[in-house]
Amino acid sequence: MANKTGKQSFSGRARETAGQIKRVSIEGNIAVGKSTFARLLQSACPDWEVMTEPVSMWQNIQTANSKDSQGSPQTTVSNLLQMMYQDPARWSYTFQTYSCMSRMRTQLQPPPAHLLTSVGTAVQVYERSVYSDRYIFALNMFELGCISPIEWAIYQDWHSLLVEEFGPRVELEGIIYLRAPPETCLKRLQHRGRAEEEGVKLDYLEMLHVQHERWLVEKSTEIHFDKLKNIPVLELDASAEFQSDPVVQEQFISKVKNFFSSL
Ligand SMILES: Nc1ncnc2c1ncn2[C@@H]1O[C@H](COP(=O)(O)OP(=O)(O)OP(=O)(O)O)[C@@H](O)[C@H]1O
Ligand SMILES: Nc1nc(=O)c2ncn([C@H]3C[C@H](O)[C@@H](CO)O3)c2[nH]1
Repeated sequence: MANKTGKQSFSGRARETAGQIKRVSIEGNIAVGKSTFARLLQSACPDWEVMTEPVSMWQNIQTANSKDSQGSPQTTVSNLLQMMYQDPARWSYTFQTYSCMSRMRTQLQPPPAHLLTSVGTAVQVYERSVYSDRYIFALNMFELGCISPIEWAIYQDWHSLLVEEFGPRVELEGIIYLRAPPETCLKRLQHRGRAEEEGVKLDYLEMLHVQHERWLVEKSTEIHFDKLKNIPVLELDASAEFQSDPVVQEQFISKVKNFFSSL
């Protein structure tokens, strides 16, 4: 599993532009098990390449803000994820600009060389996407009042511009929705114990759950990109023990294989 840049041969580029490499995102609530599921997919098939969510980038932003007594620049490391959780009204818009930019970068990376020559269904799998950035998190922060109406208007304006300009390069062919009750996600979140998430409460996970349901199940979220409106969604019951139960793992992999073949 990697976040890496691959070199392309001419035939690789041809294969990519011919749409033979499918692109799918894994979506779901915080701590539902996306990274765990992504590792499972990565180990299940060499034709699938998983790109992880760039959380460590959000936790380690280098800023050069002053000079020491010798005149050398002093760098500080800022944790934007922590800042966003501690003061969402101040930092949510900044967070969404950076999270969306980093997701855009991930989705724009060319496929690794080995996918270009694979004989099976080659798939690039992303942990979340530029679409959940907007239709789950940024929208939720706007509805919570942590992103102001003007920030929301600006976010949507540049988001639409970038997605339209990059066009097919950031499109997806499918979405896997890992679905579990918010209570299950809270238990997993607490068990994982990521320091920045200490203050996350059930009501926040409930709101994010509702956003996922509106977008991926009820389809009542207003979507601004034609291809995304009709995108196939594979829903998996993530309350099942897929982390360690080989039977559940096999069932999941089989459903995913069928889904990928259908795209
Ligand atoms: N099916 C499962 N059953 C029980 N525990 C699980 C399951 N899947 C994941 N976990 C545990 O739940 C915690 C969160 O899992 P993971 O980090 O994969 O979630 P995530 O969806 O990637 O989180 P985030 O939204 O923060 O990116 C971890 O401690 C993991 O071991
Ligand atoms: N506000 C906000 N906007 C996003 O686009 C976003 N994407 C992920 N996250 C939070 C969830 C996990 O704590 C942690 C890792 O997924 O980061 C986000 N938070």
